[in-house]
Amino acid sequence: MTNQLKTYPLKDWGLDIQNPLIIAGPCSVETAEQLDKTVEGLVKQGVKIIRAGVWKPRTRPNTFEGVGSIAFPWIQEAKEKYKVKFAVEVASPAHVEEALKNNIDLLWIGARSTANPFTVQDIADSLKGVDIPVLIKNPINPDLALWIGALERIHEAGITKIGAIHRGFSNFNDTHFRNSPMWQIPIEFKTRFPDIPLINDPSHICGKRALIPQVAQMALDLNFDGLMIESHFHPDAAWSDAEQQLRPEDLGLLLASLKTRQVFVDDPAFASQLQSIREQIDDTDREILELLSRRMGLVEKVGEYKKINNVAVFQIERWKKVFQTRPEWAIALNLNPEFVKELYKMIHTESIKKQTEVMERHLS
Ligand SMILES: O=C(O)C(=O)C[C@]1(C(=O)O)C=C[C@@H](O)C=C1
Repeated sequence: MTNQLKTYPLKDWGLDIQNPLIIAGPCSVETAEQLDKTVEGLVKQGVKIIRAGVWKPRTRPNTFEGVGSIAFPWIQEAKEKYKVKFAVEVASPAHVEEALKNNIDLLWIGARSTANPFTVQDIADSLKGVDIPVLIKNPINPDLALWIGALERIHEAGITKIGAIHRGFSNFNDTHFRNSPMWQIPIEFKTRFPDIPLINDPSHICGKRALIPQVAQMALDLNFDGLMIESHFHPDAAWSDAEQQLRPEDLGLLLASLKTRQVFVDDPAFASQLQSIREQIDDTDREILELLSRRMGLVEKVGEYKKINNVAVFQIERWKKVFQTRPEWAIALNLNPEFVKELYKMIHTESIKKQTEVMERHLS
């Protein structure tokens, strides 16, 4: 057992787990034939754990919400015929009970459920005394604390084989991805819980087949422990998520094309090169901070003048100019202008804070 949540690493989950862990299967189980054909195809590609949606939380009513419990005999048949394990999403104690009764090997909690602590607690209570791996998807909203809270609730119920699934976050404006990956959130998760397996779900992030390879590779580059990918033997005819499911053959090609990265290599030449570059990064960071400190000193000076002359802290025209020119300068310096915009939003917020302090100084 490792880390502050006392969970088992993937290799001790008692399953035949590949590295990276691959879980693939249909968004929803539809028919016995669809499940059989899909699992047959996936097994040929080396997949050992099948994901299968039995109950589907849909945003709008009167859409397909999963076939429900009639899927279990088909799942059982596929388990026996192809010697695979099955993972199913649960959203209520009734789902947990049904899944356990039907020999499901792994459970996962979906993004909408993770967002609701009452639901997570109900599921956790129903898992007391049970020894089954549970994977917890990030909540639909970008709230790391809520994600961690869900893990803690499941952990407090006595579950020790816990993993997290990064499936991206709901958004209003992102037209590229179905769910924005917001990589900084899983990175922060991994930093805080390095021993909890973290799996990426490129299907729900991308929403479109064509984007999946790029996101899956990014996840492996960031040292994720595995991938959960939707696959259907005939995606265009799928009853749900048709655009993001891959044919088993295409999943096989994708898996073959992905490059897995090592955490580190024990090579003295690499280690010394890395150390030398890291020292240069340290020096550069020190310079960046010295420059930032110089800028803040100037901002404070402006604040003093504003105070003497009774001028407002927030200067919209000047700020517009700063906000327009810095990304332009950034392009010339081969920097991403979007990154520089975000950086300057933070710098400006800090400037305003500093000058407000100057204004309020000696007032009391
Ligand atoms: O130019 C000013 O008036 C400043 O106080 C500097 C500064 C900045 O950080 O660049 C800070 C606050 C203003 O809203 C605009 C610009």
